[in-house]
Amino acid sequence: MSLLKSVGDFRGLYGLGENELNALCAELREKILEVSLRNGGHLSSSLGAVELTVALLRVFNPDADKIIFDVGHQCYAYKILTKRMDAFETLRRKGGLAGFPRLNDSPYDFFTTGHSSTSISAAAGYAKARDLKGEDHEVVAVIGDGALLNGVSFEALNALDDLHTKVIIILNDNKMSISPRVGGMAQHLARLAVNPAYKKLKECIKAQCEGSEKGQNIKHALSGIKLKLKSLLLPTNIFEEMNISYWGPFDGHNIAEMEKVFRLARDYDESLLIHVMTKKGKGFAQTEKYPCFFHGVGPGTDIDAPEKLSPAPPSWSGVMADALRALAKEDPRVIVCTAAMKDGTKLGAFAKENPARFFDTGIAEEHTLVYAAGLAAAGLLPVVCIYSTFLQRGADQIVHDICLPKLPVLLGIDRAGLVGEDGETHQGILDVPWLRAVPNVTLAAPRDAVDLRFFLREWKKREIPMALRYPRGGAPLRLLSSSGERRPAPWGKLELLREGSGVCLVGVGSTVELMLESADEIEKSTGRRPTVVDLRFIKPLDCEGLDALLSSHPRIVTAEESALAGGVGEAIAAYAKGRGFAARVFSAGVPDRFIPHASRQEQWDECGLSPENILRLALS
Ligand SMILES: Cc1ncc(C[n+]2csc(CCOP(=O)(O)OP(=O)(O)O)c2C)c(N)n1
Ligand SMILES: CC(=O)[C@@H](O)[C@H](O)COP(=O)(O)O
Ligand SMILES: [Mg+2]
Repeated sequence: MSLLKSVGDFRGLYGLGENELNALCAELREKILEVSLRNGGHLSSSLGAVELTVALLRVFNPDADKIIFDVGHQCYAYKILTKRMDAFETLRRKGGLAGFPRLNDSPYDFFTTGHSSTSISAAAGYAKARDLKGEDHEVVAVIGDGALLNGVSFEALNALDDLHTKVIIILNDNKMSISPRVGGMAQHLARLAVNPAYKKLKECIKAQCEGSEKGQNIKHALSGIKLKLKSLLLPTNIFEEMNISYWGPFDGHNIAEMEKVFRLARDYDESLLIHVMTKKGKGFAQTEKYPCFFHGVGPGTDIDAPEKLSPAPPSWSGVMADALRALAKEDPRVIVCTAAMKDGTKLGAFAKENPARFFDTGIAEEHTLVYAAGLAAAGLLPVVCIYSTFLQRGADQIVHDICLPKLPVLLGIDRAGLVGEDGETHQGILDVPWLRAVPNVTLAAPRDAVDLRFFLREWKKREIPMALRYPRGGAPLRLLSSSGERRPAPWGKLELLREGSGVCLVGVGSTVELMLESADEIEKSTGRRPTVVDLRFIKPLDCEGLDALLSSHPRIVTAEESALAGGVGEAIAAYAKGRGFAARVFSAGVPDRFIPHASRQEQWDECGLSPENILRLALS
């Protein structure tokens, strides 16, 4: 039997010696690698956090203590060791174990995560609740260096002093976000990691660990050490300045060292931050060499074929990135920004070609959008490529800083729609409903690369606030109209793709292809040819075009890769009613619930984005 099997869960860790622990970590890594390559998953971060997780689970007891992982993309060893070893085989599959922590999944998941930088606030909430309820347990936030450098984290750090509670923050520093981390705070962390005075402090804490006995006044001992270290010119430390004790840096792959420090932290009576250094992708040559590629992989990934070695298919992100490269060549005012998603948005080549006109701002969605607004106010033409789900963080900036003053910022809303295995936290299905309510924004969705390029060029000419939404996955290069030609239809207009009668199928963006396919099915089964339309503009709607459709078709069927509530179907139905048309509108799209992890195709089927359902809506 494997050591992992015989250990079972975290309770089995207590009796293990150093060699056994090392062997166990190797087995955990093999399991994480095998399942992540097969099912897809967040590999590099989970590989880097194996020893950290084992040390945490040997010191803290998740039956009482609360451990909160930030983002939650590094928690695979934790899932395995908290009674989910068999379920781990089903990771990210429909009906299987979620990729991120979920409050409803397990009593050992203490927070639902996926978006970054929530762990310190959540831990502060848990800690205050503990104090108010008179309970006695530890609260630990495990946060990466990328996630720490976000404003939400700093709001939480700022609050800790006033809360007079105790949170243990473990900073898991691998010097990486998805791509290399950025910014001045990142430099500060790097300086702390190498500063001799902090090395000295670390040695003192380790010595204290050796001699410490429960009940000893550790705070007093450490303040003595720090006083002595002042003479060594302890550099400014932002955490210490905020009254959060800083301990570190420690080796995040040395279980014995971490255990001692964590035990000392248990006995400490104030909030503190323990800085541990880890290697992203630790354990395998390929994952260590290509930590960005193996950050998150799709199902069936070959470990020997990282991105650099295998040609990527043309994705929507890639098509957008190429179009931006062309646009930037035409006009020096074009600037491109991304909030820590350079790889996902395929902006690497743009960044190389235009280093002075490209900004990776780190996980800082709010800042990025206001920064773009500033660039626009100063006369430039910024494009922000951002995932729909992360755009939610910047709703106010879009309303207040971009749309109210009508600044010419283009939002490239990537992953707009169902995203597959990342599940509920990452679905990009709310941008249409809330953007529809924002005045001054033009919201469009290209069905193919031709329209995407057309929308970009027109935005540059018109200099307006605009959002373009495109989904995860491959982009059709040319999706033809009935004439067989592919010249973009006029700005602001919907496009008639097939002329028919009775039923009009309205698609937008990724659902146009579905509507063309559905039209074939309808024609096959009824002999009647439906009309097919590409809506193109979600806001403002093409009223003239809609009037023509609504007056000539008794039944309209819409399909959108977006929430039905507040979506395109509702907009057309409301428009038809308001204008007194008798046409009835039937809609397919994402129902009013969070859609869990599954393949994107399974999620499309679950939401009725299938020819069978369109046929049903057309004929019912
Ligand atoms: C608000 C938000 N923006 C972006 C992301 C995408 N994202 C997930 S993990 C990650 C990098 C986090 O870096 P770090 O915290 O250092 O963890 P590491 O991946 O290095 O283990 C990013 C940008 C996210 N999950 N949430
Ligand atoms: C954890 C996280 O938020 C990202 O890593 C996300 O999983 C990226 O998804 P894509 O694979 O769509 O880039
Ligand atoms: Mg990191």
